[in-house]
Amino acid sequence: MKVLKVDHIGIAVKSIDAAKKLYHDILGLDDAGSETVEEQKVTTAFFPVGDTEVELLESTAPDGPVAKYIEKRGEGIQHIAFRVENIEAALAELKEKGIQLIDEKPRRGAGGAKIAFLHPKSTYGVLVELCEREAH
Ligand SMILES: C[C@@H](C(=O)O)C(=O)SCCNC(=O)CCNC(=O)[C@H](O)C(C)(C)COP(=O)(O)OP(=O)(O)OC[C@H]1O[C@@H](n2cnc3c(N)ncnc32)[C@H](O)[C@@H]1OP(=O)(O)O
Ligand SMILES: [Co+2]
Repeated sequence: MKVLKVDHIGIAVKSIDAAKKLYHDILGLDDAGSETVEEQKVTTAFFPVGDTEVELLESTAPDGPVAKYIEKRGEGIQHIAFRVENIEAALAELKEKGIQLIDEKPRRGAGGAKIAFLHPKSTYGVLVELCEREAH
């Protein structure tokens, strides 16, 4: 498998509107737009930074992964996303090598990407997202 870049860093926040005051107004990052991904129970907001992006994540439901993360650990970095060339091939290889997959098959992420998560127990305590998308 081949990791092409850090696609984005996912930061769990209670309020995207509030967090934008830092990331957009103060740090001056461009706001590349928001989207709700129902399957993940999140609203996302992307801020490009160099060759990668910050993804702010606000939960849409109290039982969603981002709400649970904030409840247990407070706001903070919830995941890191690696862009891969071929997500199906990457998942097959990781599974074969004994890495615990949360998603055996890709799901639909923000911006139409194909995404899948690896369990933090298998990845030194960091929730890892793999994603495949058209280059940008
Ligand atoms: C829209 C999309 C996109 O980019 O396009 C997104 O990003 S969606 C982004 C949001 N979606 C997701 O996160 C989907 C994948 N996430 C999940 O399936 C879940 O959040 C899990 C990662 C499996 C955690 O589930 P749950 O909260 O039930 O945790 P659990 O209590 O079973 O936790 C098992 C162990 O993992 C740890 N743990 C839980 N969440 C963690 C995280 N984000 N980073 C690092 N460690 C984490 C717990 O502390 C615990 O460790 P100890 O046992 O040592 O206490
Ligand atoms: Co993400």
